[in-house]
Amino acid sequence: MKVFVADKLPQESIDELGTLVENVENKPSITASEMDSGLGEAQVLVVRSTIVSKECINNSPNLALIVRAGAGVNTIDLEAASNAGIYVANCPGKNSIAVAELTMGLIISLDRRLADNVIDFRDGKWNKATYGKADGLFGKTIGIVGLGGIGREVVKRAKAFGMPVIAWSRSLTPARAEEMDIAHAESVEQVASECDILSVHLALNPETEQIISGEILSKLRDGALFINTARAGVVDEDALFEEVRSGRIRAGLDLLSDEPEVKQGPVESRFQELEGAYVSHHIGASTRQAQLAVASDAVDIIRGYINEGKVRNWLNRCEHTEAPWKLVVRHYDKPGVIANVMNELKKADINAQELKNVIFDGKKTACCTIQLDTDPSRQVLSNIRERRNEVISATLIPGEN
Ligand SMILES: NC(=O)c1ccc[n+]([C@@H]2O[C@H](COP(=O)([O-])OP(=O)(O)OC[C@H]3O[C@@H](n4cnc5c(N)ncnc54)[C@H](O)[C@@H]3O)[C@@H](O)[C@H]2O)c1
Ligand SMILES: O=C(O)[C@H](O)COP(=O)(O)O
Repeated sequence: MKVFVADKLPQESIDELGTLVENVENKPSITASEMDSGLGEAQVLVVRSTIVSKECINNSPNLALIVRAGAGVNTIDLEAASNAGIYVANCPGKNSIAVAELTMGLIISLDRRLADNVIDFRDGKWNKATYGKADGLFGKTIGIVGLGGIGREVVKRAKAFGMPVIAWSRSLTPARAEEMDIAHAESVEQVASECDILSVHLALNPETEQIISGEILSKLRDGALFINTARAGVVDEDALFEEVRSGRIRAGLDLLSDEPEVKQGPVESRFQELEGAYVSHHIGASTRQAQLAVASDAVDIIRGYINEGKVRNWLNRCEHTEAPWKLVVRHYDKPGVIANVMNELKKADINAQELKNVIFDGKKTACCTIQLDTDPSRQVLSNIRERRNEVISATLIPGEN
């Protein structure tokens, strides 16, 4: 088996991969366009932020698994992967602390204008007069949008700073908020209206794109801070630019829509002109601790795939099939029984969407649940039930949809 590594991983993890498979191709500096022509023999691809395009997927006939050594998968064409039957998995939670640390770092830096302090010092300027006017963070309300792994780590750190928390997350209930000792908001708008610092921690997908709209930003108080360590696409960047340019709010951003693809090189951005924007170089996950944790999780996912044929954190699995019917067949556990049931369904042109076979103790009998897109006729059911030396029972139940 060949594993292709298309981003920088710690050497320890590359070595560990080498103990699992015969061939590891380590190309940490490869670009997305270089990958478009395909990955040859590789069955497994490990990436960080390098874009995995539809072209790359369609030109890689041997690819079976893509592991995102990190959290966000918006850089991978999930639809193309699903259409090609390629598993996509990620490593959530392994870099949450690192991103939460950067979030707090950006907040403190903005409050004390640390970056400008340093720039002036290096420039031979001493300016306690200007930089000695910070507001302070104690008692300031932080608003958090998205209480996934990172959002929750930010809550812990904000509390340690004496900052009350108000949060919105799609599954946050008032009861859960009370348990977490934070205020529950009904909407993103409510968070923005009631906080001094707004920090967003959502995955980017079609539903969250520009969820921090111009209108949401306009709800922020004068002098508020906006922090984005999630993805550039979750905020209306034009509106953000205008709000920061006007001086009404300031922003700490780890991501920009036009950030360079390469890890080192020139950068040009309209945000460079803004005193109120502190931009870090998409380094949220880039601590050694986080990188080791993420890479070791990625290797573990590959190990599980090789040894057990199972993909942990499989993301592009259809959670709810639209199959309206379930056929539950209890049967004797011998060769050909399921094939014969499937053959009856095939003859009636009925498509099976998912199939699960579980064996009883003693390994003589089993139960097979098949999700169907159409309900089988009485005749089809009777054909299945008639195979008495194979089938114990066949029950049709309506699915959940
Ligand atoms: N700056 C960095 O280097 C860096 C590092 C890690 C993660 N990230 C970004 O941060 C994001 C969050 O990371 P995490 O580890 O907390 O992930 P997570 O999966 O634990 O949390 C994701 C959050 O997004 C919410 N969400 C997802 N889809 C949604 C939808 N359609 N509507 C409403 N809410 C939705 C979830 O409910 C959850 O609160 C990642 O997806 C990634 O884009 C950035
Ligand atoms: O989603 C993530 O995990 C981060 O954006 C990290 O990206 P990176 O692995 O390219 O640093």
